[in-house]
Amino acid sequence: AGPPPVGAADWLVRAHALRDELNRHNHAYYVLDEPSIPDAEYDRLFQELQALETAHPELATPDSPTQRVGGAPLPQFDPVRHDIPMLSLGNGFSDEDIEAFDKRVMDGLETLQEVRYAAELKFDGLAISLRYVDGLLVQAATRGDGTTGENVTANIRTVRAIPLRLHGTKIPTVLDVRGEVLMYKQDFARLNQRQRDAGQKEFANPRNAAAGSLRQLDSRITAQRTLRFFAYGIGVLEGMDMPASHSALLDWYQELGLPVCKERAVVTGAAGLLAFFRGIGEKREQLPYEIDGVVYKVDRLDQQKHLGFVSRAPRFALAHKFPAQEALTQVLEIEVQVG
Ligand SMILES: CC(C)(C)c1nc(N2CCN(c3ncccn3)CC2)c2cc(C(N)=O)c(N)nc2n1
Repeated sequence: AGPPPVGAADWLVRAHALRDELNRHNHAYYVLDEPSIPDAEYDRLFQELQALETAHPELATPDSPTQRVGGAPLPQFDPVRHDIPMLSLGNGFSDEDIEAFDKRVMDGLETLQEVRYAAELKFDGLAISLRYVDGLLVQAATRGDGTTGENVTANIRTVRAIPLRLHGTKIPTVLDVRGEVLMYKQDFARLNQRQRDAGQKEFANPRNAAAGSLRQLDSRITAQRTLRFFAYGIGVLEGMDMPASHSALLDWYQELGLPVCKERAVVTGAAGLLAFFRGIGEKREQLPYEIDGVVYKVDRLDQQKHLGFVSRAPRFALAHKFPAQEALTQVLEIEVQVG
């Protein structure tokens, strides 16, 4: 969004400046976790912009922070076909599973050299795809069955961590960002407290709370749930070359203003994978969100392509799951569902 036209009315200039400043503070708070102004000051600027947009409705551009409060409820969610399917992930549990994965990858690449992997967290949320056209968020869809999902654009606009417009100079014409929408443990506890106070049903876990909040037809309710987002994959990319590796893709995503989790590393061989897994296992309880494992991806994109997919799961990626902790609650949940 370039500067307003020369000689534009001063309320146009003011609205433009407010929009950029509020989006910058929003990015600092929800993407960088470094609040840049006190909430009261943010609210004052927000209200000034809302007043300007009420007086001049054409100012309410799609990337205005005022679009994040949600709008009238939708009758239903429309289906959205993913131009590039959102795949599934194979699972590994034991060290042997991980060693077998690394061996399969080396055999598939016909190499004796250690393979470089991008290792990252496996967030326990729900997968979505964000479509940005010329840097503007135009559509968001759930993963669904991998080929067809639900259009949740109105709800996703209320997620402060998801930029309504991409930053910087290297903006593609079309970009599908794949990532996970999740709820932090603290926000989950606060939500259930509000549910209890309002005599409403509590959510079983942060994943259900995130899914329930995203499946709300009334986006004003979604706007009151603090959802987060971490980018981890890509679908369609037009107007630019694909980065050469997964780690370079995530670096580029950070430049665009997309939230990328800092708990990631590039490691080599099965030993590197297992060391990453153990390191994360030690800090898992302290993380502000729930994870159910880590995800390993062959880092180089040419090697990913060479390996391809088995049915719908990529040969180049594997989820390494932690042993199930709450076996008891899982049994209870099943009984409740059956009963
Ligand atoms: C791009 C690939 C396919 C390699 C990929 N696919 C993922 N998933 C597929 C299966 N998914 C799924 N979801 C519901 C039902 C079946 N499969 C859920 C997303 C990933 C999920 C996470 C995460 N959770 O944090 C992640 N860091 N990286 C992923 N990377």
